[in-house]
Amino acid sequence: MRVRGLMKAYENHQAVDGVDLDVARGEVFAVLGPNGAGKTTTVEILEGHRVRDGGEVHVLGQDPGKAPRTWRSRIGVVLQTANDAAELTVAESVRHYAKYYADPRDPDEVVDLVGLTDKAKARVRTLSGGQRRRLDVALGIIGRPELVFLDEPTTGFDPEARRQFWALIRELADEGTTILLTTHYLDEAEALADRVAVLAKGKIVAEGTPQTLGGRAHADARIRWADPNGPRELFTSEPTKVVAELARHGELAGLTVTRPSLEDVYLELIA
Ligand SMILES: Nc1ncnc2c1ncn2[C@@H]1O[C@H](COP(=O)(O)OP(=O)(O)OP(=O)(O)O)[C@@H](O)[C@H]1O
Repeated sequence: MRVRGLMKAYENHQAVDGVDLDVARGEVFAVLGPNGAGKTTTVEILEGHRVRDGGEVHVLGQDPGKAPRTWRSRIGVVLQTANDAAELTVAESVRHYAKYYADPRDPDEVVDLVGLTDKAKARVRTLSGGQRRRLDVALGIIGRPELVFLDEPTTGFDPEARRQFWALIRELADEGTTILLTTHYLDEAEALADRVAVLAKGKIVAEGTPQTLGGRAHADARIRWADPNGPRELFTSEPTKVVAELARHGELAGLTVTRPSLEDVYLELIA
């Protein structure tokens, strides 16, 4: 995927303001950003669901604005819950979507992969929010797409469901599927993404691996401990040396050594 100078305005609001992105085949790429940053707008342009005002976009070698149907069948789009098939069962709706593709996955396997085997015979309208979202993912991957777009995929999931969903994304990535996801969850980006970009007010303000974003890897470490006078804290680029020095005086109560979390870095970037 290659994006250069992407622009999109709504009335007089510049929602996407010169975005550049490169995502390699097989990569898991996360776009982070606060509400209204332009994530959904960007993703929908890349999917070919929204018309851009300017810039160059290539997705699987095509301009999404002009791409033929064959291109669309190579892409998995996980839409924000559609309510079209509420009376079908889970298994029926997955089988139904499979018919649209030349070489679909096995519907039963997909139901299993998204953890809905217990609900295979349940009607779609009876699913919980998180279960419905898993069905959306099942429908997005049934066609064996090369590239999957996931817009805030785990919003509304309980913690266990999120972990299961992450395992599913890793499986897809291991099979070589390219994945572009948007998320508000920093731990999700950290757990899944090879690279992340932070979008704020329509612009990319930082890009890198979760480990290095915003200079995180080189940031000073924070050392905290407690002495008889109360809690102590210092910042240093040489924590090993400092801790060794402090330890000469004996055990340090409540010792922790931390680097800025992805969340710390992110909050600073979007401030
Ligand atoms: N169809 C539309 N008409 C007018 N304004 C829109 C439309 N869609 C989005 N916007 C505006 O464009 C900006 C970017 O919206 P977008 O949905 O792309 O943000 P987002 O980063 O996905 O936000 P969120 O995290 O809340 O989903 C927002 O200010 C939003 O109000």
